[in-house]
Amino acid sequence: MTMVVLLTILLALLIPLLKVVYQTISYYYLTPRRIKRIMAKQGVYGPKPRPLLGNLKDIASLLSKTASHDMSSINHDIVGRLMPQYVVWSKQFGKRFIYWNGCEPRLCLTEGDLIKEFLTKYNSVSGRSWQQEQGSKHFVGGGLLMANGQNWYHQRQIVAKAFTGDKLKVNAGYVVECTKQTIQKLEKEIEESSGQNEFEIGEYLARLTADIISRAEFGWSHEKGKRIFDLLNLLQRRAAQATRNLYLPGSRFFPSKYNKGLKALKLEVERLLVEIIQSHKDTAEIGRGNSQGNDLLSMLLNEMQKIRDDGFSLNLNLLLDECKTFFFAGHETTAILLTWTIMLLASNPDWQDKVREEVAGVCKGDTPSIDHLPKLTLLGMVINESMRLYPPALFIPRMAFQDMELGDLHIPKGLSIWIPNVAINHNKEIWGEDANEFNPGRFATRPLNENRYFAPFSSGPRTCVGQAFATMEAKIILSMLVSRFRFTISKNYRHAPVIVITVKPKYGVQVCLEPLNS
Ligand code: HEM
Repeated sequence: MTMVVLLTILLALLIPLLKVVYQTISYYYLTPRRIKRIMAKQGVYGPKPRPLLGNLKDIASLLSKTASHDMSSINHDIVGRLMPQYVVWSKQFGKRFIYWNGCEPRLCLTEGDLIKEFLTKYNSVSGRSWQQEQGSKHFVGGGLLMANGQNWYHQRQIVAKAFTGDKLKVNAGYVVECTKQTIQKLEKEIEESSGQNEFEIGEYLARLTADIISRAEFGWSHEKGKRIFDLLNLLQRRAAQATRNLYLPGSRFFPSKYNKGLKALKLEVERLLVEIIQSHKDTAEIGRGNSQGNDLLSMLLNEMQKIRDDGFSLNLNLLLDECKTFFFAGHETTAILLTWTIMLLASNPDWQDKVREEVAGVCKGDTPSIDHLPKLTLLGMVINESMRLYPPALFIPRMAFQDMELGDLHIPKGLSIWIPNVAINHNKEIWGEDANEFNPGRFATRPLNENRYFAPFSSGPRTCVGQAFATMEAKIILSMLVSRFRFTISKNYRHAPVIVITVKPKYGVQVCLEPLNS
């Protein structure tokens, strides 16, 4: 009898253990081998992966050669610098190739028709991979950016309400207000520094977009959210570094100093967020909030109280993840877009003048409003050209959760599809011989040629939820800035784009500002 009990206990312990062992072997060995075989049968090959590391070392070694020095001039031919592996492998294996991020196989896909089909038709059966989820677990957790399946569907429905047309109108007011403050700050600094008019403009734009998202979506003043903003930036960098170790089985469980530090930082951010959320609730209760329950945070708080019959519930952890997600996604990308656009306008004075003239003609000296924006077509073209040359989202990554047919390709479950925006946007076959030059005029003709895939905000149901917000914000900020200052690129500017999640100027963008008479 005792023997039977002992055996039962042993089995009960052994079965979950065996399951974990099988899953680990399957993840690190069996699935990659199966996918490699299936893709090879279809003529899709790639560089030879090393055990566990895949091609990570090859990528690091190529990057260390191309991205460690400055570019000799302001030259937009950046694909070889930022994605040397793409240049080497696409030459060697053709436009479709497969490479290995640790044990995760990734198919590099650049064909516009297949990308559109994949993002539209297969949205519900693709999503974030395990590696991506683990990499951002401590950063944005299960927020919308990283959610999958039914959770993604529910979360998207909830937050989409914060980005409708009427909300955009209210938010445009915050954008104008915050931009005025930044302009005043810049003017004051020029005045007080007796002629010193050089600024690293990226820093000001990052503060500005953080201020806007804080006020518009969370009802905080930037000062209140400033500590969170700084901690989140640090958390983002640490989480990106931690992702590099994920190829080691179980590395995320090691009680290393590094992992402990990451968790402590996450807890600190969340403690501050809880404080701010509580004060938002208190203000709402006594009816003193200026958002009047219309911002994203109010919507999320309302949702938490609802009992839903579809089984989905928004708990405090998810609320915190959603706050981190929107704080990050809602300012970083826009700040980067604005920074590169100012660099491009400062080094192309003819386009800067054209945009300034257009803004003067459309706004007639008034601050820009939402009704002016569709008329700012040249500015729209400049913004598109900036996102083409320096796409804030470098890649669109998605994993196939089931087998699927994509054009002539059979995509097996477990294969990640990587859409390299930056390589597509600089491809001469698509954009012509001047693909690496700044020429906003190329966006004047509509519709874009059929095979030109250009989707800086992605496409399909999982397209950027903040696209209209970001476009409105960028147009207002740029039109206000060009109306108040003339920009020239400083001799101290060093052109050195690097990848730190997005494409960033390594040393910032130094420009000289000449105030214009209003
Ligand atoms: C120039 C500015 C922006 C660019 C270029 C941009 C680009 C993108 C892209 C390409 C995606 C899809 C990512 C993927 O599928 O892997 C995305 C998703 C997302 N973006 Fe943006 N974005 C910008 C601004 C914003 C703003 C201002 C917000 C919020 C206020 C925002 C919130 C989000 C969120 C939450 C997602 C995830 C959507 C989902 O998975 O359903 N983004 N963005």
